[in-house]
Amino acid sequence: MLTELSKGLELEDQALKEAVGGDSLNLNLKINYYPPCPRPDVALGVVAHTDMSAMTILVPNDVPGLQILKDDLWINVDYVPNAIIVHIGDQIEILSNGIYKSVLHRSTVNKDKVRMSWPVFCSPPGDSVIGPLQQVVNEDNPPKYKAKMFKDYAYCKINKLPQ
Ligand SMILES: O=C(O)CCC(=O)C(=O)O
Ligand SMILES: [Fe+2]
Repeated sequence: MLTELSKGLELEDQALKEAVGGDSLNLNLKINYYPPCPRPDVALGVVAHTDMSAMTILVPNDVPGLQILKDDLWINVDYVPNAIIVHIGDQIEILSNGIYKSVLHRSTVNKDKVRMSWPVFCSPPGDSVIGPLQQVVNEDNPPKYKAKMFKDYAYCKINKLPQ
């Protein structure tokens, strides 16, 4: 996937993989458990956010609930048996200088059924410096993001500090 995303930026095949740490990419599995909720009309499972990872690979159970924001509308992500869901995260947005967008998403809850999801966050090592790749910036497209270590980005995101 990173090869194809690199090609989409007209970069060498390995460019994004190397930028996110190559074989040192960190994979963190989180398990989300959303119990049935009597008022799904007023509650959310996870509030709207983007993932701070480079990419997220998510396996849901068969209870739909994930939504993504597209053209200012919340779109339901259908459950497709045996399919995985892949999110672009903040680090790919930064490396591409905003050409790829970190997807804004949230999850709803179900009145009767337990919903579960298993996202794997694929993130650079903490001391990797992530900023717009020099090949995608020029005079007409100046860097839109600061370059900083991933661990500092994560600290600011978790603590809701400006980046
Ligand atoms: O449960 C889901 O489908 C999404 C969960 C999520 O966005 C997250 O854990 O970051
Ligand atoms: Fe997420």
